[in-house]
Amino acid sequence: MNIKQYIASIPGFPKEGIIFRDVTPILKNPDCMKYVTEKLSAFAKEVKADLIIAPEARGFFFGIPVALECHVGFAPVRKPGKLPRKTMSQTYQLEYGVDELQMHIDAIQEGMRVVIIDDLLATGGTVEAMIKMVEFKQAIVAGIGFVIELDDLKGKEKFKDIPVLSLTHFEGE
Ligand SMILES: O=P(O)(O)OC[C@H]1O[C@H](OP(=O)(O)OP(=O)(O)O)[C@H](O)[C@@H]1O
Ligand SMILES: Nc1ncnc2[nH]cnc12
Repeated sequence: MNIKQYIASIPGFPKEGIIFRDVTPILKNPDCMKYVTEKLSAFAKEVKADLIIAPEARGFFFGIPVALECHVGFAPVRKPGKLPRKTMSQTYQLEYGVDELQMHIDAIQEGMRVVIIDDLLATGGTVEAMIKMVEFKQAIVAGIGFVIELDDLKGKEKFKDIPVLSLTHFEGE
């Protein structure tokens, strides 16, 4: 399956100079969604995941079906102030300024093999923050799976020693 035909490219969104890669056409097509879920799940099974984590909002689209398919748990990674119980936090660099992600402190147990799933890898800042939270809990990032990787931004260089699967690649932002 050529999943690129199910990714819409929108120049100038959300600002000038960005080509936004929109995965909502994948969600609309059950065959493509099944294909993406199976590919990412096969990878997560291969690296022996026992927990899937994904960041809001677009990471949830793919992280939850992958966790179901692998028959392992799922834990959400959220923007600050959204999770009701005790959390851990990690700040990360944006193009301009910083942002923060949070997880419930008890979402990850020591020694777990955690797989991170997200729709898209750009600079890698989001994933880097998630890696820090996994490692804070003395768990292992067993692998990282993306639907899309933006090659020119070289985000993958931020996590050289971890197995990465990207189902499709784009050049240019
Ligand atoms: O590799 P990075 O440079 O960190 O960028 C990638 C992240 O950016 C997007 O999420 P965004 O923060 O826009 O949130 P959203 O999913 O709620 O739209 C995307 O879904 C990734 O999570
Ligand atoms: N070009 C892009 N398209 C969609 N989401 C993004 N997140 C960061 N860069 C993006």
